[in-house]
Amino acid sequence: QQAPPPPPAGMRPPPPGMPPPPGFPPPPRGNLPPPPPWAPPPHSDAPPLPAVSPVSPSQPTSDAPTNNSAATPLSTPASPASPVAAAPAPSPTTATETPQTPSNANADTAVTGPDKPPRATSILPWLLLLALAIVLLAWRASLRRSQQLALETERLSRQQRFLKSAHNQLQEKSQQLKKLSMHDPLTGVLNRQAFAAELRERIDHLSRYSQPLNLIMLDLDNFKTINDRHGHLVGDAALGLVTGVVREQLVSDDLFGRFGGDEFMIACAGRSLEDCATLANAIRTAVSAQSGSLTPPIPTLTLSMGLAQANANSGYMPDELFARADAALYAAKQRGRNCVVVADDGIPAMPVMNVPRRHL
Ligand SMILES: Nc1nc2c(ncn2[C@@H]2O[C@H](COP(=O)(O)OP(=O)(O)OP(=O)(O)O)[C@@H](O)[C@H]2O)c(=O)[nH]1
Repeated sequence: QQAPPPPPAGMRPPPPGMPPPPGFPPPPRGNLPPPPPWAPPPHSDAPPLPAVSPVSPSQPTSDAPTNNSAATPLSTPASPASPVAAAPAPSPTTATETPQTPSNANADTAVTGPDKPPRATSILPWLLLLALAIVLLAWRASLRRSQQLALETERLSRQQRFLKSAHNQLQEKSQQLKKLSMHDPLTGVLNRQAFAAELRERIDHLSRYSQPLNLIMLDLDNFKTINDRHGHLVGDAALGLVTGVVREQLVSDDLFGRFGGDEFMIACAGRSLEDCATLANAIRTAVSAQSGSLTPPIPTLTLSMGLAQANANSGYMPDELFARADAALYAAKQRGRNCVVVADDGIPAMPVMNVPRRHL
């Protein structure tokens, strides 16, 4: 920085706020900030006034030249009214350094000077930075929370899919178990309990409309002999053949079940007794005709059947219907097997008396 010109000989720097005397060199503006817009324009005939020193007015300034030679020339101006005026004038060396200090002194006084506006413009950027940092932190926290929520949603979605799949599998297993519990494992037809439950429901429903329901009891003839002669596997095959033939003859609304051993039951709703007797005979004939298809062929494979009907006259009691059909079956056996007997008022009395009654 270029050294300011020395004051003329015999002249001292002006006190603060006082214009320098004519001929006094203006203080350099080297590092001084440009004057604020509100600052009055400098007089053309006087140098700009230096800023007020941060040194308190009450602070003695007599020793200022030795302690702070940089601020001395501006903060401790010699004044005739001040005791400082008695102080010796600064040496030429001090005077030479004096012009270098106003820049720092002015910078300090710009901050705390009572007659200067506050440095709002220098605080504003920091406030903006602080606000920006707060916004960034909030945004980052929000982003992190969003990511956590997305992960949680994905985890719950996976669990939901897993539970839905498990639920479907359980439902499937439940259906399989229900089917197993209702059907005969060998032939696949309804077992006795399922058939009886369904028969009771149908009888109850048909009784409201006075509609008939026919029940056929069928039994393989001399099945024990077939088993003994050909083995139980062949006997099983014979049971399968009978089951297939019956299924072919039935309509979808008919019920078919295995009572146990070599005994089966068929329930037909909405048909006359005669139609059902025709159906039973068709089944019997078909089994005889197909018995040669077994391995080995079993030409002795025949069926005996008993048929009974529940209607408005006979009443709609499942056990009584079953007993009459069973008695008719017994009568068919008594008549030489391989035949169908229809229960009527005369038939049930005798077989039921001789055969222990079985119930659905
Ligand atoms: N192969 C096989 N045999 C069975 C099964 N269930 C029962 N049986 C046999 O079926 C036979 C049934 O014989 P019964 O009904 O008592 O008499 P039947 O020999 O058929 O003589 P009738 O009925 O008087 O014509 C028995 O020998 C049982 O062991 C089965 O699931 N498979």
